[in-house]
Amino acid sequence: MPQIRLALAQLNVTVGDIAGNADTIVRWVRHAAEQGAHVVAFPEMALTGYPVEDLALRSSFVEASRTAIVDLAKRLAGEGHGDVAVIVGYLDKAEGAVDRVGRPKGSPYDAAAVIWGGEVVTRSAKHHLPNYGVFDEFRYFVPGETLPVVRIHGVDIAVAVCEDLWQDGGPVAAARAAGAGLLLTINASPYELNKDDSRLELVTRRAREAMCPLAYVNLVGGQDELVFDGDSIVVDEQGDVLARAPQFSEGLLTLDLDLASGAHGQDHYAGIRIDRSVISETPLARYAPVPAGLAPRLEDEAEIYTAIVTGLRDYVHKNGFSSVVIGLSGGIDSALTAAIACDALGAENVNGISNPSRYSSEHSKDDAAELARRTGLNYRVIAIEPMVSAFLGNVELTGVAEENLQARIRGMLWMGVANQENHLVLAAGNKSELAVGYSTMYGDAVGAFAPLKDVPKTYVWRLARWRNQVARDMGETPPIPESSIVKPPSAELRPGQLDTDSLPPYDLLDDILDDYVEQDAGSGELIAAGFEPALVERVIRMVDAAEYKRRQYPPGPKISFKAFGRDRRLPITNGWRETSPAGTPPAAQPPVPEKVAPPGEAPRT
Ligand SMILES: Nc1ncnc2c1ncn2[C@@H]1O[C@H](COP(=O)(O)OP(=O)(O)OC[C@H]2O[C@@H]([n+]3cccc(C(=O)O)c3)[C@H](O)[C@@H]2O)[C@@H](O)[C@H]1O
Ligand SMILES: Nc1ncnc2c1ncn2[C@@H]1O[C@H](COP(=O)(O)OP(=O)(O)OP(=O)(O)O)[C@@H](O)[C@H]1O
Ligand SMILES: NC(=O)CC[C@H](N)C(=O)O
Repeated sequence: MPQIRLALAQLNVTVGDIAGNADTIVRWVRHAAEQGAHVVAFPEMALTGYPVEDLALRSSFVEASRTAIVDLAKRLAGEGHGDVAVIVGYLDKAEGAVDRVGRPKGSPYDAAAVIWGGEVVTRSAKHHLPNYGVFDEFRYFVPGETLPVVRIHGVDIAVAVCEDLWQDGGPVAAARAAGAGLLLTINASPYELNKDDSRLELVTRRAREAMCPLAYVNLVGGQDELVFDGDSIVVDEQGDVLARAPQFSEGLLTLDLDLASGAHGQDHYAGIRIDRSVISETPLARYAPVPAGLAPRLEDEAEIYTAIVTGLRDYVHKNGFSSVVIGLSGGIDSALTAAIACDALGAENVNGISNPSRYSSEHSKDDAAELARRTGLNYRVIAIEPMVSAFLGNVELTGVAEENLQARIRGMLWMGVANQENHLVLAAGNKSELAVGYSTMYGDAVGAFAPLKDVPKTYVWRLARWRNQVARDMGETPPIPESSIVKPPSAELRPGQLDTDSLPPYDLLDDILDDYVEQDAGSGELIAAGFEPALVERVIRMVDAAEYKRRQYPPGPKISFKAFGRDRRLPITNGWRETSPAGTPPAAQPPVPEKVAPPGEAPRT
């Protein structure tokens, strides 16, 4: 059987930075060539970054990507790597009349190029376009209709792109019909909890269907609300794992494969044309294989924590910043956010500000200072009382408006410091609070990035305990003071305030939210699941009424199946009331605004 040394380049690129990404690709090809790789594969859209969103609709960007792939081929050959076959994802456009979804010629392609000998040997495009969850690919791309099969050192390698694996039929079945010796898939598959398990199950099943080994290479790194976890895998034709890359870190997964010799199979399969090309017919002389790596899996808490650290670090760095500001209340949310920020950016780049008010307890101030001491972050105290008094001396605010004023003055202070000292502000809110609108607009909801945005409150405690345990296991000081973990949560906006004055206990709240938000269950289903009808109604009312706050909340990393943001899109102005057990809306209509007469006109009666 012919042998091939394959390197999967699990790399972190930046959306839009085509020149920088091309440099990164060249660096990794050099590295792979040093390891003796014959084939190097890069993830989906490695040249442009993923997802490029509406950049795909800009012809200047599409053309830049098309030019860059040709330049990359020349540059690699110029550096002496023309004999390495390089597979790269990039953005291209449809040339022919492929327009089966009714879009004009020249529409964008989520493309794959095979580069060799200074040339782009073959180009193809993703066949199945995901259009659910965070994906909007029908907005951007037209589907590809070919499956490239390239003969390299006597082996037929078929190339497919990400979603091509997730949907039945199409490229996987076509690879089998074509008699491919290896199915190589290039991916940009964002992280969510348990995705690694579904991915493994998927590649196992698809390798068996394709009847050949399958290699899967994925991006790593953060891009706005998405985090890519890598987890590149190679399985044999039975689906048994041969090699697996570590989660969340850049690197090459290099291994030697014994693959079936190229044989002529079908040239068409179910509307997909098999596009064959030959780089080299002759198998390589046999050589001693290198051992393949099998990285251990992270436990759930480690996975989520690392995803958030990665998402935060890349958001800050890729946007040209190096440091952040966080309001430290002594509570668990800001403490965990600060610990994450220290791990992501280094404590020297984290600025914690304690803003005590007249209602702040001694333990809040002590716990904030203790957190700073343990982590080594930069700490300062700015009391807000003089500003609150000055404000109230000029505008009369009472009740919740007065309470929220404290949060708003804090938010303004953090933004002021960030603006002055060139930091980004981190919002410390978690998914449970965001769900029910338990935060102050333009107060604690200000910020550039919200690391805990997709973490339910019950999981905030779990992550905090887990992070402290990791420190203990390593003989280090746990970053989060124990009292921040065990104290009852309070916004401290009025004397003795507790979150449970306004909200159900968090374990109960998170259970309901899991059904309502993640599973899209209606009130009837929630009540049938055993939740008390009045509580279901109350929680649903809070969640629905807070849509406007979520739309204005900073971005944060997706770690769950359904994160707020692109994953869950609901109208803000919304007359649907999900309150009756049967799931039918009650007769009551949304409030009709009072008629206001235009200036100068008497009200009509
Ligand atoms: N559909 C809509 N579209 C756009 N804006 C809309 C709106 N509906 C109301 N609004 C505006 O929003 C205002 C209400 O929002 P906002 O001013 O934020 O205030 P609000 O939601 O009334 O109060 C904030 C709540 O969050 C709690 N809190 C605050 C701070 C921290 C924490 C914590 O524990 O972390 C909790 C606080 O105790 C209070 O219960 C309305 O007065 C109105 O101006
Ligand atoms: N005294 C304070 N000094 C600085 N920041 C504060 C202070 N109080 C609140 N904050 C900020 O506002 C956010 C909202 O916190 P709040 O205490 O109102 O409720 P919380 O959701 O329980 O958060 P935490 O667990 O961090 O206390 C905090 O995470 C923190 O960033
Ligand atoms: N880029 C893609 O096509 C990703 C879609 C795929 N279902 C995934 O999440 O991995």
